[in-house]
Amino acid sequence: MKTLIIIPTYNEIDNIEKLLEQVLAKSETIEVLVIDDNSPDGTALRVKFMQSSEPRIHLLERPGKMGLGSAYVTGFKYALERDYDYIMEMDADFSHNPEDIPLLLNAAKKYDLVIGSRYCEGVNIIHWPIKRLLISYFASKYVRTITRMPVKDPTSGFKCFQRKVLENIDLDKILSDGYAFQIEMNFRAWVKGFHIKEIPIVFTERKNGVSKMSRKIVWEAAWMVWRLEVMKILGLLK
Ligand SMILES: Nc1nc2c(ncn2[C@@H]2O[C@H](COP(=O)(O)OP(=O)(O)O[C@H]3O[C@H](CO)[C@@H](O)[C@H](O)[C@@H]3O)[C@@H](O)[C@H]2O)c(=O)[nH]1
Repeated sequence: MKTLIIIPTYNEIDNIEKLLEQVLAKSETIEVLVIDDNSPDGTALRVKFMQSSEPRIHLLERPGKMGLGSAYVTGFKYALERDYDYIMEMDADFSHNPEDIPLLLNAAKKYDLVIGSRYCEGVNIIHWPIKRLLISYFASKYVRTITRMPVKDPTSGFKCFQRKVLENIDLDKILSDGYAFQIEMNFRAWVKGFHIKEIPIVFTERKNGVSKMSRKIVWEAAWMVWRLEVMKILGLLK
């Protein structure tokens, strides 16, 4: 069963090489697609260097920082044009532990969408500032309260889709670009009746590089939830 792990990057030169090595070591059936937005630190060059000795590394370069959501949409389309059975999302900065990849893949044999969840067994986050933790935790509660979607960590960026989920979502209609993108993908999958499973992971704050979180990203998520809920009521997400 072929798996594509999509890894969006913006200034991840201190992480990408080690991460790709560890991810690819998990299984021969795993390939990775790095989507780099012209990182000024030369992340793409480092990936190209690795590509010369590792055919399982793929790279798409975009001209500038165009956002996390559109990077994933580009990656999903790439996967659907090829023969991947499972498509995963993963950060480049070791917030997501490569050791957890087999756990997600294993669960994806039974469930349509598997989410590596920070909140399904208590709170499993290491080294986040308390402010960031509170925003993330209460944002998750907010999403759940408004949408009634049974997901405790709707903004998690570590997940695995069975191919059929992505085939059934109109990727050209995705509205969001920041962390709201994660909520939107889960919501669209859930509204279409796909089975979602959360499995516990530990999220560790990055040691190298910086988060790209901004106020704009938080606000986008706050209003997107209402927009999606209204679209669901109007039957626009079926
Ligand atoms: N290509 C591209 N990549 C990007 C962009 N913005 C961020 N990335 C990449 O996307 C990944 C996650 O970005 P971070 O900025 O490190 O995310 P974070 O603040 O740690 O946020 C984490 O928690 C969020 C919700 O609480 C998650 O939604 C998110 O995926 C991530 O796990 C990293 O690999 C980063 O390089 C962009 O505009 N373009």
